[in-house]
Amino acid sequence: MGEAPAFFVDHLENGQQHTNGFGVKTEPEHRDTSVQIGDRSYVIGGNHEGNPLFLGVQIHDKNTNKWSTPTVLGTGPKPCKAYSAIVLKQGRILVIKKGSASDDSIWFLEVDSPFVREQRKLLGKEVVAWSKGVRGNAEKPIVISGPSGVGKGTLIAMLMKEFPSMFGFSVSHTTRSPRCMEENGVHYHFTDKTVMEKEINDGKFLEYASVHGNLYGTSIESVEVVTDSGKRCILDIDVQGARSVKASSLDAVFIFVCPPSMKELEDRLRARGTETEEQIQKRLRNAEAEIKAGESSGIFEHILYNDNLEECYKNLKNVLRIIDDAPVNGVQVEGINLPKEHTVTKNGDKILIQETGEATKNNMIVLDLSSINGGAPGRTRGIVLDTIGQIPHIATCGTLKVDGSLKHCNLNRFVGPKRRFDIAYKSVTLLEEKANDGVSFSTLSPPPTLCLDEVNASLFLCKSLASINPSDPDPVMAGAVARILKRVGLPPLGVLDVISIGSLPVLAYIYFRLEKQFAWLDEQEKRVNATVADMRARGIIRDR
Ligand SMILES: Nc1ncnc2c1ncn2[C@@H]1O[C@H](COP(=O)(O)OP(=O)(O)OP(=O)(O)O)[C@@H](O)[C@H]1O
Ligand SMILES: Nc1nc2c(ncn2[C@@H]2O[C@H](COP(=O)(O)O)[C@@H](O)[C@H]2O)c(=O)[nH]1
Repeated sequence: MGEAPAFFVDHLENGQQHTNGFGVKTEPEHRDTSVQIGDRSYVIGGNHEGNPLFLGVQIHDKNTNKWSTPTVLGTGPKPCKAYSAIVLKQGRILVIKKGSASDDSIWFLEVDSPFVREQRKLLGKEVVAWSKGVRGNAEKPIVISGPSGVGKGTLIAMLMKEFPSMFGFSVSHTTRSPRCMEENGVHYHFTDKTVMEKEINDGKFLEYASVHGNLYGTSIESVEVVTDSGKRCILDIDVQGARSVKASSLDAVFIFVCPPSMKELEDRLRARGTETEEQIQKRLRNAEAEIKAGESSGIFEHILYNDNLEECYKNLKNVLRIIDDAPVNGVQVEGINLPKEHTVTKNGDKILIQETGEATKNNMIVLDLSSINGGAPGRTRGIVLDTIGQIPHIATCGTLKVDGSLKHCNLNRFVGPKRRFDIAYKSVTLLEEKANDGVSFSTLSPPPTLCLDEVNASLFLCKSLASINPSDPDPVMAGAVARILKRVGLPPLGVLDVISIGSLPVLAYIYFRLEKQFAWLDEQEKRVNATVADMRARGIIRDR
C-alpha cells in the first residue's frame, strides 16, 4: 500500500495586507497578495509606479530587508480587488484575479524563469515578466526564417490569405526605410534607431538583431496582439532572431526556407526590385552564412525548399498540419468564470479553486496546468479548466475493515450498487457492470455524506476526470471528498492509492474515524460477508 497521505492540502491565505514601506498604491478595498520564494517576498497588488492600469509588483529581500520595484516585462493584468497566488515550478507564480472575467482571470508572473534570468542578465537589472494564461488547445506560434528574397513573405501572405481567421502576422519594428508599397503598422513598425534602442533597453522586445545594416525586432506586444485575437502568430525573422526566440519560452515551431540555388535567389532579389545593387550584394553575402546556419544550427525543425512556389506552399501546410479554416489559438470552448471569493489548493500541476463566502454554491474548479506551454514573453497556453459539481464524481463508495492503521487495512470484497468489484490490495477488478442478477446486494454506502456519519472508515472509489498519474494523485477527487468531509465537519482525508478498475484508473481515498459506530460497521460487514459468500457460491466473484 502506498504511503499515506500523499496529498498535501496547501491553502494559501491571500489578501494579506502588507506594509512594505515602499508606498504601494493600494486602494483601501484592494488586497495585496504576497508569495515567498526563497529569501524573497513578491507582493502583488496596487498599481505599478503610479499607473492605475498596471498591477504593481514589489520585491522584499529578507537578507537586506530592502524593497525594490522590478522592471516589468510584457503586458500584465489590470489591477483588481484581490488575487490568489501560488508558486509554481521554474520561478513562476500563478496569479488568479478574483472576480474577473473568465478571459482575464489567469496570469503568470515569471520571477526566475529562463526568460527572466536571460533578460536580467541582458538588461542588468531586476526583472519580472507577465504572461496571460490562455485556455484551450492553443497551437504554437510559427517562426519562419531564410535568406532575403527566398520567398518567406510570399509564403506567409499565401497562408494568411487562405486562412485569414487562423493566422496573424507579428508586425516587427525596423529602422530601415519603408518601401513604396509598405504601410506603417502593417508591414513593419517603422521606427527611429534611438527610439528602438531605448525600447530594447526597457525590455520591450522579445528579440532583435542587426540585419543587413538595419535594426529589426519583434516586440512582446506584437506577439501578444496576435495571440489575443485568437490567431496563431507568425514571425518572419532572421536566423539571429530565431536563435533568440528559441532560447526564450515562446515555444514556437521553427521553419527555415532555402532557395533552390544562389543564382535563383539573386534573380528573385533583383526581380523584386526593392533594393539597390549595393543592398542586393550585401543581402547575397549574408545569405550564404544564413543558409549554413539555417541548415546546421539545430534551431529549425523543418527545412523547406522554395523552388516551385505551389509545391513549397503545400509542404508548408503539411508541416503546419492544417486541416481546415478553424480558429485554433487559445479559443475557449466555454467560458468558466472563476468564483469571486475562493481559496486555492495546489497539488502537482493541478490547482483546485474552491468557492467560499456566504452565498457559496460549493462550486469547485480545477485548473490543470499539466499541459501548459509558452510563457513570457507572450502567452502561457494550454490551460485546462474544469468544473466539479456536487458529489456525482464519486462513483462508488464503500466501507472497509481497518485494523487500526492505514498500512494494514484489509480491503475485502466490495459490492457497489450496480457494479460488482473484486477488491484486493491495490487492485479492483470489475466483475460485471449490469444489474444485480437477483442477488440482493447491500450497498455498503448510502450517499457519501450519510456514510461518513455512520461508519468509522470509508473507502471512496473516485472516477477520474482525466487519466491519473500514480505519482500525482488527482486533486479533483481529493477536493470533492474534502468538501464532503468539510460538510460533515470532519478532518482531512488521506489518499490511499491509485488503483484501477479494468483500464479505468481510480483513486481510492480512505477516511478514518477512529471512534465509535463500530456496531453499524460490523452489521454492514456481516451483510457484506453474507452477500459475498452468496456471490462466490454463484461464481459471480472469484478469489484472487
Ligand atoms: N518559388 C518562387 N519562384 C519564383 N519566385 C518566387 C518564389 N517565391 C517567391 N518568389 C518571388 O521572390 C521575390 C522575393 O520573395 P519575398 O519577398 O517573399 O522574399 P522574402 O524571403 O520575404 O525576402 P525578405 O527577407 O527580403 O523580406 C518576390 O518577388 C516573390 O514574388
Ligand atoms: N531578427 C529579426 N529579423 C527580422 C525581423 N523582421 C524582419 N526580419 C528579417 O529581416 C530581413 C530583411 O527584411 P526586409 O523586410 O528588409 O527585406 C528578413 O530576413 C527578415 O526575416 C525581426 O523582427 N527580427
